[in-house]
Amino acid sequence: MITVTDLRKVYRQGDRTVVALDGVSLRVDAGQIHGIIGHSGAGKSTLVRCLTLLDRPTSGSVSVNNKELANVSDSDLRTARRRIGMVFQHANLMDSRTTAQNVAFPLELIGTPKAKIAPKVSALLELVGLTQFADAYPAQLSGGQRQRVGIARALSSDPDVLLCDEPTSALDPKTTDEILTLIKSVRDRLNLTVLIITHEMYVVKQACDSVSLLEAGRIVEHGDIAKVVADPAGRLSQALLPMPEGLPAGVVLDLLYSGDQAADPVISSIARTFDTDVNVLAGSVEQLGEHQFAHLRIQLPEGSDITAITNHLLANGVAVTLKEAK
Ligand SMILES: Nc1ncnc2c1ncn2[C@@H]1O[C@H](COP(=O)(O)OP(=O)(O)OP(=O)(O)O)[C@@H](O)[C@H]1O
Repeated sequence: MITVTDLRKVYRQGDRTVVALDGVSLRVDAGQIHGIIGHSGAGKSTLVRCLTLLDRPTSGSVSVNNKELANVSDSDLRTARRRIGMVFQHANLMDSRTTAQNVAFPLELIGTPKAKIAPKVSALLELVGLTQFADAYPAQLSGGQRQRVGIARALSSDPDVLLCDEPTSALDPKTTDEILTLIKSVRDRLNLTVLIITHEMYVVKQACDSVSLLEAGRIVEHGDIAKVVADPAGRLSQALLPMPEGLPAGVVLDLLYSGDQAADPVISSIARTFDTDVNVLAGSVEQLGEHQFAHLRIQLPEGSDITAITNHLLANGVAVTLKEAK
């Protein structure tokens, strides 16, 4: 479990101050994958640096399994850092070391006896599916394989938390899926708490149980995927289940529904109950985590009884937004 409480980081540049983190709080339980999504300049890198203790927060606290990290003394920093394993955008491997030697490096640094390093490294390479590449050098590996080495190396110190900073931003779509699948599988096998910092909504869709939207150093929306998606006015919901820009004339409604209702014939129910035509303009059905969501944009004839139709849909668990052309 990782708990971040009221984290602030203020940089001073001459007489100018930059508030990079403005009271960030979050809690991620063991076994959960939490996405932190934000645009450039939102404070993602600063958050990573404060969580990994590369930078001291101005105030606030970070704890892993109820052990405070942010205020440890300099002499205890190295031990404290081991509780959070770090995966980078570019795996940052040492070119002169083989796969096995890269994974062994953090263990060597902390003085692990040689006899213990070899079995540990081979178990980690098996975990990430790289056993047959143990003796390969980074230049002989694909981007995805290098990222697998990076994940194995991050796990070598038996961390409680895996902090992944843009882990797939440099990868193609297929390799992105493979790395996200790997992160989910190591989470399952090791019951890790995982934080993924990303600017890609796709990563949140594919891998995360919960998400926070970081903007100008603040978390402006957060929650389980099912909760944030269910709020059609929310920015995360709109980004996770986007609708096309621009609206045609007429009565246009966006419908959002989840779970069991996703299989229900919502459209035919409107057509039957109100004896009306329903034109489907756009829509998607997505599996997000354990839940299925449908987002539909429909057009109804001019003069339709919007209030009655909306009430009918709401009574059936469908969130309705009346869209008006701007
Ligand atoms: N060392 C620093 N000194 C002064 N200001 C800084 C420093 N590091 C970051 N900032 C400022 O803090 C804010 C957040 O920056 P940060 O790099 O954390 O954002 P980010 O979300 O990681 O962006 P990107 O995705 O582009 O890396 C920005 O306004 C940035 O200019």
